[in-house]
Amino acid sequence: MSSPLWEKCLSHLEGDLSAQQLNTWLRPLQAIETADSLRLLAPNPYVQQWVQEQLETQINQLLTGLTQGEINRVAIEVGTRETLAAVKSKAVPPAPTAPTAEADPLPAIGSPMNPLFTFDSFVEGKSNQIARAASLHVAEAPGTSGYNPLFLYGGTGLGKTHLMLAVGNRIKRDNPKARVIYLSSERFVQDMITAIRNNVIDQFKTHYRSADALLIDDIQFFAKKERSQEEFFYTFNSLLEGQRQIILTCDRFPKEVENLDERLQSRLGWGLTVAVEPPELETRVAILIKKAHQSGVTLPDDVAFFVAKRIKSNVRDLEGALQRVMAFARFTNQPLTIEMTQDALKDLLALHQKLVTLESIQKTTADYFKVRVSDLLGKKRTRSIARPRQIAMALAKELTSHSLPEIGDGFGGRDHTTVLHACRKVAELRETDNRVAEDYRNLLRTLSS
Ligand SMILES: Nc1ncnc2c1ncn2[C@@H]1O[C@H](COP(=O)(O)OP(=O)(O)OP(=O)(O)O)[C@@H](O)[C@H]1O
Repeated sequence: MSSPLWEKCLSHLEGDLSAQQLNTWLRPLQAIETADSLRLLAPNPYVQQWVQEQLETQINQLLTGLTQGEINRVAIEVGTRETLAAVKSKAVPPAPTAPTAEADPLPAIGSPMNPLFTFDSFVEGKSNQIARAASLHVAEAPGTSGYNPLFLYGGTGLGKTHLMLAVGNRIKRDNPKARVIYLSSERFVQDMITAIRNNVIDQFKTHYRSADALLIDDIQFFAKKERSQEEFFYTFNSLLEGQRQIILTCDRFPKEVENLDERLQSRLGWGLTVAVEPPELETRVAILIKKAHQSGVTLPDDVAFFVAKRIKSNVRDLEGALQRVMAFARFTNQPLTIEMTQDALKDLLALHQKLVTLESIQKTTADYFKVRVSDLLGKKRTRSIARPRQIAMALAKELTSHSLPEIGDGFGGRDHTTVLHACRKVAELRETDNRVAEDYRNLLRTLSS
């Protein structure tokens, strides 16, 4: 029993979706069509949620158009024709249209994975090279690559989720039957609480422990959730023992997550822990050009450089700025030039420039290293003062548009060669000394947020 109306909708949707999306999300749906309704039955809440979030509005519009308004809403439910028939034959009321948190004793099963987060859409640069290579390696041999768990950490908006989902999407592409579960640690905690409340903790355990790959975002939210950590710890062990892949993201290094169980911390160290750093200028430019291209826009190099030089905080902010520039150009019907970009980003640029001044860098660095600003500007050469001073100068070079002589002036009238030396020294130490790399990253994050 097929639905001609749904077949027509599908042929319209086909043009907008990749073959993989069609196979993953739409082909498993069963359609039930009557004179005045269309119901789509999803095999599980995961597919239901994805279709509702990504396509419901579009399907409703298609239906309205195809039926001249006779049908204008689709119902997306969980179930199969067989289960519906069974329900009917027993003359019990039909299943509710969607399992609500109250009615459904089983916790939800992960969040939909954004299908656009792939390796192809990820721009590689020095800041993310190792993280990308490790992720690719894991995607090609999940569970057996030796990088298990893979722990990606770094500041907000730098592409950790993108990389993690690139792995998840690749695993699903190569093996559509693989059970890849993706969710945030907050969601894990909530699901666990729901499971305990509804007395289905065993199903909860079985569910997570049967994953081929478990991807958990933002594990810093596990802090202080002792019971959840314990449950996660057992899930974690059971998956590792079964050679299933685990990928975790976090906004900081595992040892810096306060109140994270020590056993868990030490297990995290069994795999590979890699940082995703803020992208350098060239990568920011490449990201802008690629994202614009994905939207069908050719971004001139000078405009890309103009934006990338000014928005340094993170990729999410960079994307936000690009969206604004493209929308401004479209609505005002202007070509993409630097003048137009300046106009489109006026308030945003003012905000970014205001945030990072030599003074704010000096104050933040002094606070971080527990020294005085006057020490950073003064003549003392002891290591405990000289190193923070060098780091502050390197940050000033990276985060402001001041020249080397201007930075030297701002640091107690130093020569520009001293600033240059500081920048080189810090760049070298960031490669060889984890502590310095970590300090620099933390400061960059604080100053850019
Ligand atoms: N190297 C990159 N190439 C292309 N897009 C990128 C890159 N890095 C980040 N992005 C994009 O930036 C946005 C933010 O990335 P993402 O959500 O992965 O950040 P995150 O590090 O997980 O941040 P948070 O910790 O706040 O969740 C996404 O749209 C992502 O596609």
